[in-house]
Amino acid sequence: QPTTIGHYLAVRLAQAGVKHHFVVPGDYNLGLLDKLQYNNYLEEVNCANELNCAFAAEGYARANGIAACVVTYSVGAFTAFDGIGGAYAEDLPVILISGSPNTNDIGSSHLLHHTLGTHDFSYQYEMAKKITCAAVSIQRPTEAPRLIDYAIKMALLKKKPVYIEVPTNVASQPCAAPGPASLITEPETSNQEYLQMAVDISAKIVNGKQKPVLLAGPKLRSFKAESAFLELANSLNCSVAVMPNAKSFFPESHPNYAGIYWGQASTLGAESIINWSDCIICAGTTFTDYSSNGWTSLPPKANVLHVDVDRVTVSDAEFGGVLLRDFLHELAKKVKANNASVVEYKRIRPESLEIPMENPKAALNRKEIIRQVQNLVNQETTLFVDTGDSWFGGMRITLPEKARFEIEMQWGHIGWSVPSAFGYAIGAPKRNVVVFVGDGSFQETVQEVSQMVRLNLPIIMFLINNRGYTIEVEIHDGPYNRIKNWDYAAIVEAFNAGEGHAKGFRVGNGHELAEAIRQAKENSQGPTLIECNIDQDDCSKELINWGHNVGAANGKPPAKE
Ligand SMILES: C/C(NCc1cnc(C)nc1N)=C(/S)[C@H](O)COP(=O)(O)OP(=O)(O)O
Ligand SMILES: [Mg+2]
Repeated sequence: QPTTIGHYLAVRLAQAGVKHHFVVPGDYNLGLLDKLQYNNYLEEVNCANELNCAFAAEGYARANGIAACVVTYSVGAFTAFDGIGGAYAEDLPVILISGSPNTNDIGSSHLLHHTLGTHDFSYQYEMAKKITCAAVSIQRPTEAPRLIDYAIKMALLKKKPVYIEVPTNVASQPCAAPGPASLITEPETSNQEYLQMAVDISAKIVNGKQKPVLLAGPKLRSFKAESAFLELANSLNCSVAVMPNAKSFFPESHPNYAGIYWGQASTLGAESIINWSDCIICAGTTFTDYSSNGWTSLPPKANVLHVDVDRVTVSDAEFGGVLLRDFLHELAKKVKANNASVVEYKRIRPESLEIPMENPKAALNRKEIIRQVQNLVNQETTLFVDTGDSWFGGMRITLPEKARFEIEMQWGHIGWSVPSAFGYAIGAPKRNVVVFVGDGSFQETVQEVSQMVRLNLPIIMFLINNRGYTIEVEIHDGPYNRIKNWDYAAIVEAFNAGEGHAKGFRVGNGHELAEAIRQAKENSQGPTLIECNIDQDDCSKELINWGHNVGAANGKPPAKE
């Protein structure tokens, strides 16, 4: 039976796997929100602002594989764009839906609110094209099915955000009924001929090497290649290192796990085994200034076999149309076991340094926080680490089987972790969500703690209060890196407003921290924020080294004219 465009969109979102949509209402999208709500496919989740709305959707996509957020024109979409840029950078398919002016106003003499005060209403759609893999604007209702299907299909195929603009008078227009889900969920397949060629050539090379190893990259998760990577690790039986933004994408409990490869911030001797190898299979890896520790840790090119999301580069050949998970799965069948790197690793693996327990009454320090959080982490834990020394602290947490780790190293937006963890918790209600977030980061997106209160989400946040922007201090210091201190524990209480179950603690030593964690574990009805006060100079040496390397890279003078 005929339906409406809003209902069509709701069905397609549900068919794509969206169960919740994150929203900030505005008069350009209210009719659409009614339609999205008027069905039992989707549950509406309100956010305090559009940046957090987009980041909540990004976090939901980390848990659920796809997400949607709905905002109003310009004043909503513009800040959502910041979170959408992050979703693009992190390969997360977030569907950004924005209301927009009535189609009759386009080309008319009308000037409208929430616009630049001109007659041009196309600027938002033009901007959206730059930060999505597909952008559509439904100016003619009859085009809605085609445009909606195209955008959602692209999000699923490319694992990138898309943009759907819905003028305020379009959502309630009649529309053909949506077709089968397969029209939008058809997965991409590898070119079989090139796949076999790539696998045969690569297997010959790998089997001819003395000491191959594997390096896991951040794209393994979005492109659903973690299990194929594990298959290859098991059949090759070599050492496996992971990039810092691929932590937990290979189980750290696996006997062949060899740590995080991140230059001097590497763990467990990973850098030594990568440098020792004569064949590094880089699966879904990207090397940026941040993830290569300021260009100081790049695997020797001559030894690299690079497997990207849809192509394989090996010696001087490039095989396009070969999907990451297919290649890894097929290669696993063709390689011979070669545990030379495992034998070598046993020789070079550094002693795992147990962090000694601090005197419980001594002033709290970074290491004691890591030691106690280590004891909190279990198989159901997902640990979020925000941009800051939290990255380096989080890298030192050893993850038990099935524990997950979430980082935003490509976009690197401070404050991302609070709304992203909120959205993730909606998408993965059975996970124990734990957040490491710095004081500076927390100040960017604190509002979404109130939504955690509203939805009774037992997220535990360790707020590392070192009185300022310590990463920036190490990259390049100045008065601008000092920030106004807040009473963080009190803010969280304020979000309760007499009815919530949030708890806030300010801790200054190991004893107080242990007590706060004990209470946090008991608080199943709401978020718990533990403000950990540490000395502003108490940061990891890895951060200091990393900060100097990145600072040097930033400061490189322009090439000679
Ligand atoms: C200001 C900035 N980066 C610049 C920046 C500025 N604005 C946005 C949105 N994202 C960014 N990364 C960064 S890393 C601060 O040191 C973060 O401070 P905090 O959260 O307190 O963590 P640390 O103290 O451990 O560094
Ligand atoms: Mg700080």
